[in-house]
Amino acid sequence: MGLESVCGLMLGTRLGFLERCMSDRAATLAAAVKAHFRAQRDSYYGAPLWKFAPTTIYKTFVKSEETIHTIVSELMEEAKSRARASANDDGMQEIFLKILSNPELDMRDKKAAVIDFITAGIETLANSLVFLLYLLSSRPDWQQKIRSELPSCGELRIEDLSSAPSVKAAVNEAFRVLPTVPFLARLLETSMTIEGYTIPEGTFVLAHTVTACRQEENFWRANEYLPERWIDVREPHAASLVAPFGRGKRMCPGKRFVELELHLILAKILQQWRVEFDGEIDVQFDFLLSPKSPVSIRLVEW
Ligand code: HEM
Repeated sequence: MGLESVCGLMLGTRLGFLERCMSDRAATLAAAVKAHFRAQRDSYYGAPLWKFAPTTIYKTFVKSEETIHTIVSELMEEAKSRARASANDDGMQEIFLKILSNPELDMRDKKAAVIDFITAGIETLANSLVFLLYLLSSRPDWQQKIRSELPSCGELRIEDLSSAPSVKAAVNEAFRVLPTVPFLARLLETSMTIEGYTIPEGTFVLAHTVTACRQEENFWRANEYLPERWIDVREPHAASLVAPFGRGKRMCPGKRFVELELHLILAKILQQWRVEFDGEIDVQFDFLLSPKSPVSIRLVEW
């Protein structure tokens, strides 16, 4: 789903990745993105031998990067031909065209930008939706509340959600408890001192926001999934620690698209079905937080 929607956003068209049988190309791209994130995890956290010799991690990183580059290049070429053949019928294509027509970038940079957008949006979106539905399965009362705020039938539009604050609360709370990006990464441009520890300039720092979000000093009943905290605030409530899309000038450019998409998907699901899941999900750190194995969530008609 992440792949389909992000390609729709970037390339301005549906590519059929949600068909019952995923095409080989979609499966290869999704697998390469996963391998790429894992190789990043192992190169950040393991001994940095790859700096001295082409280790297995390094080779996996290069191979997955090449696969992603080849497939996204093909998709871009196809999208370009389509764009030439027909005037586009919606605004989505603008992003792709804007990047391609920027005279200040050479073709390699343009490709890299589109590739970055597509790879950054695939796993993140899919994991976030799975975590959201999983967490909500433990709160049938909140699902009922969301349903009661929605029109009972008809095609839902984003405007309908202005009178459904519990949708936003459910999503915010899922990002607090189980964000797919559990930290923010920065290379320090200047040295800084925090609580007596000096971190020199040039240090690569990972700020684990998820850890801060799970501390009782920062949130009331910090380890529980309680969407109500976003409607009736109970102290402590350090809302600024919830930064699933990062902060500042490197903040995720997909934020608004993703929020809109998650809010709408959740509302559309709960308009028709309640969400059930047995047991607990196993989460692993693939650089992103991801479900360890495929997750079967049940949608049961109300
Ligand atoms: C639930 C889905 C997503 C989450 C949680 C997420 C989260 C993030 C985070 C935390 C960052 C780093 C921000 C920082 O360091 O301050 C980031 C960067 C980025 N994201 Fe997302 N993202 C998501 C989906 C997307 C989508 C759909 C796209 C593309 C349409 C996208 C494109 C990017 C790009 C290009 C960057 C790099 C920005 C830069 O370095 O300047 N992301 N994202």
